[in-house]
Amino acid sequence: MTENPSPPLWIYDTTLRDGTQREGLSVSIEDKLRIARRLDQLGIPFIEGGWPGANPKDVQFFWQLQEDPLKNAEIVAFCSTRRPNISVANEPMLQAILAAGTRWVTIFGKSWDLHVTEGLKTSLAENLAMIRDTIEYLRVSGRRVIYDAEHWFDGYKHNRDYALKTLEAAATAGAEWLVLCDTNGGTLPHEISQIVQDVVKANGAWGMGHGGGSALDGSPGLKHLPAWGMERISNSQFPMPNSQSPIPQIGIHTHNDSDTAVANALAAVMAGARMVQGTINGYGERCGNANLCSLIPNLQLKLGYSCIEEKQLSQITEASRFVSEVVNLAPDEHAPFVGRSAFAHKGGIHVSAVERNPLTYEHIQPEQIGNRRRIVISEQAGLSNVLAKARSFGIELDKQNPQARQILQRLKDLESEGYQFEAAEASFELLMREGLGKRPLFFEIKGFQVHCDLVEGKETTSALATVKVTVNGKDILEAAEGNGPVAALDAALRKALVNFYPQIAAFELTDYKVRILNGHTGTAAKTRVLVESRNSHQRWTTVGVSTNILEASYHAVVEGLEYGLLLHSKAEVALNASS
Ligand SMILES: CC(=O)SCCNC(=O)CCNC(=O)[C@H](O)C(C)(C)COP(=O)(O)OP(=O)(O)OC[C@H]1O[C@@H](n2cnc3c(N)ncnc32)[C@H](O)[C@@H]1OP(=O)(O)O
Ligand SMILES: CC(=O)C(=O)O
Repeated sequence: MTENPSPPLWIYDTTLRDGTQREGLSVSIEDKLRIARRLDQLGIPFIEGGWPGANPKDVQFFWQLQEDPLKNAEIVAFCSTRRPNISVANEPMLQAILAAGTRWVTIFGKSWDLHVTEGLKTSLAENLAMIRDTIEYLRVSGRRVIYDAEHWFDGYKHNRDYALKTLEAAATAGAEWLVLCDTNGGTLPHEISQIVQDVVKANGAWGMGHGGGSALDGSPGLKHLPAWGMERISNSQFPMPNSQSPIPQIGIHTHNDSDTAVANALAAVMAGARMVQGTINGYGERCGNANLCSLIPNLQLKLGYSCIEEKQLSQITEASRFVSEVVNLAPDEHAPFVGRSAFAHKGGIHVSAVERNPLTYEHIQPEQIGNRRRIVISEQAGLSNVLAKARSFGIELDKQNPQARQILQRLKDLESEGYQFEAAEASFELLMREGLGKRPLFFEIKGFQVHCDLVEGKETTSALATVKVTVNGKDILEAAEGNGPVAALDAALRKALVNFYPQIAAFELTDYKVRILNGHTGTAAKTRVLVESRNSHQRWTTVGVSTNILEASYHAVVEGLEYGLLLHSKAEVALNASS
């Protein structure tokens, strides 16, 4: 953390616009509203909501926010400049962006001469006029303007002078922010750094935006604006650091095609950019945009910028998971900062050191961003992993206790046979309790049989399982049917046990995963089965391994029921202790 905080930095979220350009991501209006309100709570100052006029959903989204606005954030509508050879007044897209009723609008325009002549099929002069006319029109209409310079870095590399003219056109027309976009995501951090520094210098030299005139093309700038337009602009309450300044500020918008979007945005900030655009979880066109869940912690915790409040920063992990839930994409478990594994320690050497001082293997404190440290148990473990896990299970275990090393050895032996405990911590707790003589005996299985019926021509297979179980010295024989052998076995076991343990009625088998471990040995291959179970408030996973898939499933299912009973008895003990 730096001693003297740097100047303010503005975060601009484009999850609802560029984020939705990701293949496979689609959101309803309700989803967009939920995300916008969550980002508002997170303290993001600018939230780009979409492109009104591009589709009915985005039009309605802005209407709904007019009815029930966000609490703090500025919702921003996005659009392109007017098309070539058409007047701003006749451009329906600009009428739509005005109808969105936002105080701020973002306009993107072309910086790269190739795009002007090949993409837009127009002249370089007309492109400058498109940028200028559009921004002036929006300013006259009372809007504050952010200008996104599309393909800025590629344009700059091919024709620096022309690229700078496009920015100057935007600045002199009244844009308050000039956002440099690495649209194709091909630029590397050292280039970003040099180019942003050059623009910051050129921007200072122009010094004529917001009512000045253009030295390059002699446009009148905003001096001719009607008084009502200027009044609405200056009445805006949004506390922009540069709202009274004649010089627009620089922003950055990066894409992740070179896997450097976050690094590029950081390089731009260090070179003078004061607005950072990105998306939650890095969603975006092709390989995505700069990930705000990494950028904000880096900017705030390492570079000392104040982007959102500390309390809000501690909610960023939850916000990341909320957004992935709403857009229906599985969260990236290995995402930096907010991923489930971001602070998971597996290697014994790491765990041993982290237990002594977390700084040894953690770059920040996970709690600062609302994540948490996890110790993973596997064949890579050392004694420290076992002790840490024991603590998390509520078991006192001392390093000097020879049973601790025996448990570690048993863990390593079983993993070499194909078990995997990192995903099945419930089975590991049972194994540890076994080693310590603390595994309660809820029931004993004396035997089981499963019979499957596959009738030619019939669509479904039916299965019948019988189990013999002893509980408290009493033998029970039960049978149950299911649409497969594992379901039938699970049902028969529950039937046998539920009279003794009514809590079993609330257990549910929620997931069943099978992995063939050494497939090249054909039917002699081992099978690993992971079973996920849950009760009304917890989930747990158990594992079974065997050359017989049914036997592997049986072990995992039985341990699933046993662990559920263990959780219940632990909860009862805790309740009795507190009352
Ligand atoms: C870098 C970015 O991410 S920019 C945002 C990109 N996002 C999107 O494209 C999503 C929303 N887009 C859409 O819904 C549609 O593309 C629309 C409604 C905008 C346009 O649809 P259409 O009129 O059918 O045009 P189409 O999509 O085929 O082509 C884009 C048009 O925009 C023009 N255009 C592209 N950039 C600009 C610009 N900066 N200023 C003005 N016009 C532009 C193209 O030249 C082309 O015009 P043409 O059809 O007259 O040749
Ligand atoms: C504007 C934008 O999204 C881009 O240039 O990437």
